[in-house]
Amino acid sequence: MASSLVIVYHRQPYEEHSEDGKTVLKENKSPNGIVPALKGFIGQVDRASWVAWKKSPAGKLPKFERRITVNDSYGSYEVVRLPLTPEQINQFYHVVSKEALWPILNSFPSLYSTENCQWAVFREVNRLFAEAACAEAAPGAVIWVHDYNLWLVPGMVRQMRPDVKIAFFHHTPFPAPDVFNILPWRDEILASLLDCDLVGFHVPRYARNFAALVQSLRKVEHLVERKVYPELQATGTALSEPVTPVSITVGGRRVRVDAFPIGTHADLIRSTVQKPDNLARVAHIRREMGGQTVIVSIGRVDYAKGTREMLLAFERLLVRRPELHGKVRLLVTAVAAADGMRVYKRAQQAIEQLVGRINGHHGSLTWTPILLSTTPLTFEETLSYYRAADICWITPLRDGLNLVAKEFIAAHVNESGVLVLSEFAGAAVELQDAVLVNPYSLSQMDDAIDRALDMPPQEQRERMQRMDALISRYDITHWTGHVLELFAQLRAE
Ligand SMILES: Nc1ncnc2c1ncn2[C@@H]1O[C@H](COP(=O)(O)OP(=O)(O)O[C@H]2O[C@H](CO)[C@@H](O)[C@H](O)[C@H]2O)[C@@H](O)[C@H]1O
Ligand SMILES: O=P(O)(O)OC[C@H](O)CO
Repeated sequence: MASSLVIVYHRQPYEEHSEDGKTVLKENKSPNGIVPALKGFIGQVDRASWVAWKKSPAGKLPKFERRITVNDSYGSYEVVRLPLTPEQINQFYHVVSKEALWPILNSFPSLYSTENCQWAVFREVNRLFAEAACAEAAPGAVIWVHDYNLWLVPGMVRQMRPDVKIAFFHHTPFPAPDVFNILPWRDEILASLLDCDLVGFHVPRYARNFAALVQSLRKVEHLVERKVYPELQATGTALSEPVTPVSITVGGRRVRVDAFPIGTHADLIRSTVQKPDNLARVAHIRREMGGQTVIVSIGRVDYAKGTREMLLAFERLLVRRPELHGKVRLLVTAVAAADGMRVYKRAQQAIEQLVGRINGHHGSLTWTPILLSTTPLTFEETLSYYRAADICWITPLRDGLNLVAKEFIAAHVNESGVLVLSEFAGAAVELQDAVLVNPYSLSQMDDAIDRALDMPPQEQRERMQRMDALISRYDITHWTGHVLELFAQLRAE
């Protein structure tokens, strides 16, 4: 099919399972924010296709279905699957992406390792994605590449298809040059990104870090910047920026740069959480909690998500305020990451041990302070826990944006509730009415959870209303419109 828009993201929108001899599509076991965002986007666009990988033990199996059509609540779209062997997946994703690139993106250089990396395999897999994207693209199409796993695709596509427009979106933070330049492959990655027509980020800080990287490695002829829109200024917080780059010209070639945070499905969340079944589940959860203050923290296992630091702060709370024993409960999800990554196994073990220690030390036969789930909830269950909670405690050490924060606000439908949010999550530059906190500071984390627990209901409602208005205005539909407008400008050039 010749698509006018080809989305290239390494994960498929759904996982395939075989049930009674039939193939059924299910949500990804390791949930992430990119998949719902791209489903929300692709469902609103005509003639779009999604290129992803699918494991295929020995290259292409005879019955390997390369192309499927997905019809879901978002719309109907084509998914083209690239057959990758387990060895390719391991190197491309588990090793190079997660052991080398992920720690650098999130500014954890002490966790960075290239010990097991085979960059040639990473490059080979990127080439397979580039070839599949070019085969999908109609003349003059837009090929929109997502996330760092596919950093080399733009440069390869530029060689293969000079007629197409190439856009890239970073769902992660983008680090300062002195961290990014640790990567031995920095020049190859940057050369590929400079072959894009548009490079996008969630917030201005990451766009400025990218511009600073270009200036550190290349001779920049023009750098055009503009003032940051008031909604994203957030002066005085860790990620605030007064200006953001609009374009960078290197070697006579101009690359547009954009900083525009993804929105959530605010209307879908509000309507779903208010369905009778979900309201009944919310009532059941509240009954189970027996009038205790409920704190929820939703996420997956990742050292960048700061779950360990949040649990330690909760432990200090129970020591500092013994009057809360039996009166507060922390519900945590830390969904096991995809198999095959040692660093994530260790992170999960640390979380499980910490929960065991805190429950063992502070709990009793009638009260368990922390409930932990390491398996994914359904979308409806997630929304019900957001709504049943009094506080949502989301304090990653680094996070490109964090859609959980926006989902919590949408699920509360303008009622009371408190969002405690890390200043180092991109969403913090939007959600100024959250209780913003520096998760690297123990005392600030302690003060933040105390403020959340002691916040008067009227102040809670006022803050939630302002944040609800913001996430409703800047939702996934708004983001889709913004991106499509940028693509229209690219096509007109
Ligand atoms: N236990 C559970 N059961 C079911 N669903 C669960 C779950 N725990 C989390 N989820 C879901 O997974 C998604 C998590 O999205 P986030 O944006 O918070 O982080 P993630 O790192 O996956 O996303 C990446 O992409 C997004 C979008 O660009 C960026 O916000 C982020 O910084 C970047 O790392 C949410 O939609 C949430 O509902
Ligand atoms: O490990 P993945 O592929 O689920 O992605 C993790 C983050 O969402 C990347 O931004």
